[in-house]
Amino acid sequence: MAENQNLEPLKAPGTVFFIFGATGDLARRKLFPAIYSLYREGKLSEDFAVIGVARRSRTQEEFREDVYQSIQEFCRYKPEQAPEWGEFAAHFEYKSLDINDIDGFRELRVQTEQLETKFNIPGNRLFYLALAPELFGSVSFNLMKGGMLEGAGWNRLVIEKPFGYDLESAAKLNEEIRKVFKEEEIYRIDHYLGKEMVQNIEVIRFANAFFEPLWNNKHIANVQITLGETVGVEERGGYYDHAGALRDMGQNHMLQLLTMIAMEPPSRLLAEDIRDEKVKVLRSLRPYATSEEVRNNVVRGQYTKGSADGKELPAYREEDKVHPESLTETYFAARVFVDNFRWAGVPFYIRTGKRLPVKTTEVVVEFKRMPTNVYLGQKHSLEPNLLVIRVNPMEGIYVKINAKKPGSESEIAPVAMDFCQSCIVGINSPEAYERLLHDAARGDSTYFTRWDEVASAWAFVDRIANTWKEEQGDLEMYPAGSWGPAKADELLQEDGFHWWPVNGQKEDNVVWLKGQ
Ligand SMILES: NC(=O)C1=CN([C@@H]2O[C@H](COP(=O)(O)OP(=O)(O)OC[C@H]3O[C@@H](n4cnc5c(N)ncnc54)[C@H](OP(=O)(O)O)[C@@H]3O)[C@@H](O)[C@H]2O)C=CC1
Ligand SMILES: O=C1O[C@H](COP(=O)(O)O)[C@@H](O)[C@H](O)[C@H]1O
Repeated sequence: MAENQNLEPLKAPGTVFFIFGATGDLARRKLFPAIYSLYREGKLSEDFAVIGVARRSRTQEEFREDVYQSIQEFCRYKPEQAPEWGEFAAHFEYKSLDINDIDGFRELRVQTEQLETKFNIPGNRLFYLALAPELFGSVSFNLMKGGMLEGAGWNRLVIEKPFGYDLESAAKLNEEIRKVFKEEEIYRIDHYLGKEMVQNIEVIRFANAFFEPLWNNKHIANVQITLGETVGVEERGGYYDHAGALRDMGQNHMLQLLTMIAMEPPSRLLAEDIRDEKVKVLRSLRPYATSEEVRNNVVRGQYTKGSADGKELPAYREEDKVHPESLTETYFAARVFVDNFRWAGVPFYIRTGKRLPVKTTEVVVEFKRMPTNVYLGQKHSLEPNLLVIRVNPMEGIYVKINAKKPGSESEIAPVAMDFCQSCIVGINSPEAYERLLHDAARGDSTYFTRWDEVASAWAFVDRIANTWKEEQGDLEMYPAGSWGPAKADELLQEDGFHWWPVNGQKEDNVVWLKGQ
């Protein structure tokens, strides 16, 4: 049922969606709601089915009730009072199965074929592994052994992060999966690539005549990428204490954002052309050659006790399932260089942390200053122009320019021209998982990471992680609710820059012009 009859959504073809890990957190918070939103927006074929798979026992009714509750709680469309709920829920079935149990997969095959007949589905099967990565290899193998890949249509494997712990483990994992699935059948999720504004970076860059000519080291002084989180590790202390911020956010989301900013314009907007350009950026990252270079360019931190909004916050080491003497970083910042003609000499400063003062993902492109200041004697020196891309939770862009202060004789003030996409009434951006599930079902792998991207990102990150493993003395402590270690500010100060305020920290001297 299309929510807006004027839109003609690109429908996914008839597909059976298998959610392995159907009783887990990701399925509940993201995947079932994404499927329902796609249904409500008319982006699913009427000929679809969803089979939830996990070990726990569930009757079909109990499973459908779980799905209902998850959608009610987490979806942007609510099923209560929706007349089509019963019709939608009838497409859901559950199969209790341990992924090591090959007989279970044979039973799953029978159940699948029955559903394909019942809903007239042409044999397309999408296997979403919302499971611990250690299980990916076994699931792939048992899908093949159990005859699950012998349907009449296509097979696609969608896998979650983390994709490995380092390059070596990622390569091993990839090898196991590739024994069963071809690269073009594998859709590696990086949910940041499903975010509306991350995809918009491409459009802002390649559809605007006044950005692209300036998008290089002649005009850009530096780029700052911030992925700030207010949350701690929540219930994921066990996983996080093993991973840390560099692996959890750096290897994937941060480097992916950097590639979107730095890549060359592809000649065609096809998945492989875009991914080719992105991987070139990853291969151009200047590797830190020595541990001294790591120390000079990368800062790591861990949060201690602190407070935010008047609430006391515990130290990382006091969090559930975290080692009481843990040396895992909950924050890192780095100065990164992309060694190619376009970006030679331009520092990219990236930072991410848990328990920072605001939840925000933001990219600031700072342009070089004017060659000379003819307005000497002004109260404020001329500020550099900024292009700020707000990814999340605010969506939009703003451009900071210098203009005559309205009403003044000749005073110059920075003016922010603000296009706040998320402020527009009626815009209800799809969740990243909606977009990505829809793309996977339509066979569009543009916003999924290809193996060579994953491998190049690990190669870069491994050098940092290996140095950190050998030398543990540089872990900086920062109070929960603060902006992280002061050393991260020094990274920029050394180059004559500073972090620009991000969402939630407004600059006093800036005049804001709001637009839509
Ligand atoms: N939660 C999130 O927001 C995010 C999660 N991820 C990744 O997604 C994956 C899943 O995460 P999450 O949902 O949080 O994890 P959970 O621990 O909540 O869920 C794991 C799921 O796997 C099932 N499972 C475990 N072992 C088996 C088995 N042997 N056979 C069949 N099913 C099994 C569990 O069901 P049962 O116990 O019933 O068998 C459960 O449904 C992980 O790789 C995680 O890193 C990535 C990004 C965000
Ligand atoms: O992948 C992850 O991302 C989330 C942050 O995602 P966002 O969409 O809310 O910005 C992070 O909390 C988590 O640790 C990490 O695994």
